Amino acid sequence: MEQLNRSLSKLKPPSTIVRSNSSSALSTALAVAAAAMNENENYSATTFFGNRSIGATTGAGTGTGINNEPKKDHTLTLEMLEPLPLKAVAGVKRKAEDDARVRPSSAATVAPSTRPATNTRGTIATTTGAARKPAAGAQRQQQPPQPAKPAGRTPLQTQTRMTGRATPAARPTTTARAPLTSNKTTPTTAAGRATRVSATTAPAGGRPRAIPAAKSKAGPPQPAPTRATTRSRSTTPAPAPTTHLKGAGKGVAVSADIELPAKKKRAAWDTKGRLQDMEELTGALHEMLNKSTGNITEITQTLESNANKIEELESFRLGLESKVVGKEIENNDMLQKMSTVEQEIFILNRKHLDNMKALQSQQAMEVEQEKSTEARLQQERDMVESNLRIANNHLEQQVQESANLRTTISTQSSNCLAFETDNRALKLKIERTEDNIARRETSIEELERKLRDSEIQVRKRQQKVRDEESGRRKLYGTIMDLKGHIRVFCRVRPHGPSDGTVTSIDYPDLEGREIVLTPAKEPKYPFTFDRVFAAASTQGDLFEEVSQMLPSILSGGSACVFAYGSTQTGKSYTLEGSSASAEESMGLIPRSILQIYEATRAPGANDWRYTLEIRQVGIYNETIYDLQAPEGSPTNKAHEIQSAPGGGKATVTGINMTEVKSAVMIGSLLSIAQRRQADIKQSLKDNYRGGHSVFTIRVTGVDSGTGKTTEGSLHFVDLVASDSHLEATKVESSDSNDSDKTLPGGEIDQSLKCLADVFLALSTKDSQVPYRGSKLTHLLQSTFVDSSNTKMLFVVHISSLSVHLEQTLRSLRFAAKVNSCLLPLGGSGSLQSVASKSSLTAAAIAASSSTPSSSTSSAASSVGASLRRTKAS
Ligand SMILES: Nc1ncnc2c1ncn2[C@@H]1O[C@H](COP(=O)(O)OP(=O)(O)OP(=O)(O)O)[C@@H](O)[C@H]1O
Repeated sequence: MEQLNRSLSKLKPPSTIVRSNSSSALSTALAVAAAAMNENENYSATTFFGNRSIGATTGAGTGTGINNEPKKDHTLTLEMLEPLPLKAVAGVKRKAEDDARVRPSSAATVAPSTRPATNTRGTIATTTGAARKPAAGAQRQQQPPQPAKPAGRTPLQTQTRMTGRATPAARPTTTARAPLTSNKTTPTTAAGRATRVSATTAPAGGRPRAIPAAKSKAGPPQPAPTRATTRSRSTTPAPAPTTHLKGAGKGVAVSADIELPAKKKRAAWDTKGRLQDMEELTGALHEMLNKSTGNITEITQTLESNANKIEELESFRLGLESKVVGKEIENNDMLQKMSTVEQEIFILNRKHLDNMKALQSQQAMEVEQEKSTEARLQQERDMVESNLRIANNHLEQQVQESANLRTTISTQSSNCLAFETDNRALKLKIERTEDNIARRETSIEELERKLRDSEIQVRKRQQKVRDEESGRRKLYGTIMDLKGHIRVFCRVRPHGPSDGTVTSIDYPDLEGREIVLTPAKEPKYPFTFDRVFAAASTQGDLFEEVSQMLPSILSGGSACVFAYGSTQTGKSYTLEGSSASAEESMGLIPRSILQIYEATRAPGANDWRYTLEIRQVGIYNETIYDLQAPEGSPTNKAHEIQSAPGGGKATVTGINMTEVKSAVMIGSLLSIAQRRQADIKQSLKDNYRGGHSVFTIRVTGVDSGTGKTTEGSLHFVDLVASDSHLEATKVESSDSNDSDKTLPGGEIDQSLKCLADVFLALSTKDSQVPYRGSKLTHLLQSTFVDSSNTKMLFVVHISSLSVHLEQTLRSLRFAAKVNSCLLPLGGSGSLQSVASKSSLTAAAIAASSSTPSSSTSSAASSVGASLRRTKAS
């Protein structure tokens, strides 16, 4: 069914043929065609069974349809392919008739007046029988069919369905075929076809003439608009003479208008009457026959002329059909082209979509770029606006300045006049001044000449000063040698009033070598040293003495500075300085390093290249610690001293020298040592008894020209007098009031005693110098061994507080003993005799070191002083 609908909807050529063996399909086709007639199309549908037309439906639309568009004509031919049962045929026929009845577009609803005058076929087709008749005939159609008996007449038993067409008659159409209308058993031809009767316009009284089926099968197109072709299948023989044949309108009118007189029925015995009636009837029949013969003749002529026309029309129709075929071929070509074009359109659409996608993505990218460009432009615009604002501000400022300048200019213009007046006066002055200058230039030249003479004299005097300085240095060296290789200084720590009672200290001599302690209610304690630094002395004052030793370090000599004293007397302050960054508080160590560092990098160093290295070790409980070890290193690492054979320079295992590459390293090196000392103190806890530290600076020089090398070293030794020693001294002093018996206790005091023994052994030229008596003397052995090339400075630090008096006296006495020692000069035996004259023995030193009496102390001092005097002489 759907396929059928598609066929109908697709196939819109004027002629459509549907072949099927299904009666319902054909019925549906008729229904579809009927529905289409309501629209803009006209359909004429004919159903064939074999060669038989079994039903026809005609849609005869008006000239215009929906939207006043002209209706298109279609002809639908339905053919039953298989033999159709008679019942089915009847069903198809009834369906077609029903459709025709129900369809409002049937000819009955279309007034003939609305049709073009040329179109009479539709009218004929839809009003078969009735339409051919005048109005009376139409009325008769609405009445039930009249039985033939009462009227004595039988209407022509032909039912014809004509094809109604809205097109001009010249348009080719299929021939309408008369359906099988008779349900009576009628004789048929041998081929089963009824005789086709073509009723056409005929003069009144004409009778229908049977024409050959072959001629009427293909109904020719009706060129004349008023012509109507009726093909009917005659199912009955010729009608009885009483039959009325009437055409409709201008159509066929076959009629025999002969009325038989009504006679009263005669009695059976009235034979004569009855015979008379028979004769009258015969005469009437003859008359009718004659008239009918004339009519037949006319009809025959008319049929013949119509047959000729039909033949012409047939040929015309064949021509049109060939055109139709040609048009169909063209149509198929066009359809093929259309499908090709549709494919191309599809491909183009796809390409168009691809292009659109590409364009959209490109457009999106361009939009993104536009956005970024816009953002950048916005930024630039903001920047430009800010610049503009700044420029405006500047402009306003400049406008303001300009106004100010104008004011200034006007002010200065008035001033200018005054200046010009002054200027003239000044010019006069200048002229006078120039005269003066000329005179003065003359005198300047004279002065310059005198100056040059003076400079020559100054240079001569400077040379003389340098010569004298050189001589002074030589003398100083000689004095240093004469002074001995060990000098003893005393430094007094300053105290404020809040620190406590201070012992009165006097410095009686002008040379600054004597110090006298005067405690309350006690005798005076005078001491003499190489130099005494009062409480008001500065770090710079002390460094003056040290700095004189440094040149010998660069040339390969050695020096050792001992800072001795009880706790809190300022040893660290002297050696390292205070934590304050003030330059004047810098200690001897940083000052020495700085000076050596600068000296080794001075341009005058010529070909000598120096390396400056340091090492700092601590000696606690006769154990050596690396005070420059990195932070976090174990504090219990064992280090041993290894001396080169013959008392060479000692090295400490596991401790390397650190090269000083810049002056700024010095501060950090010292702070590292301080932290390290605190760590060691914490790790030793109760076993901590104080300790000594030795800071060594090694200066290695290489003469790149000669390859000669030197190695000098400078040691700074922080010697601590232990508090236990002080406490022991106190106790023993209180018990026995004889502090001479008090000896230094513990390892610290042992090392101090050992140091004193070394000094004594050296001064007495004892062959057995107890270097290995302590780690300290062992470490400094090379310094003592090469005493001829070594300078020593022993600085005793004391506190002026009364509470520290005893310890102060003890320290002063120990320093006095050291001061009394004379280290032997290399190659010089001059002091040997002096030393022996001193009659100092180790026992004497030990005894004197613990003797607090002022007489002993002053004796020791006087011995030292006499020795120095001896040296000086
Ligand atoms: N000449 C001085 N001028 C100013 N302040 C000083 C002087 N000498 C010492 N001091 C101050 O005295 C305090 C103790 O000095 P320092 O620590 O040097 O003593 P110490 O002998 O090294 O002590 P310890 O043996 O316990 O280490 C420090 O605060 C230091 O600044």
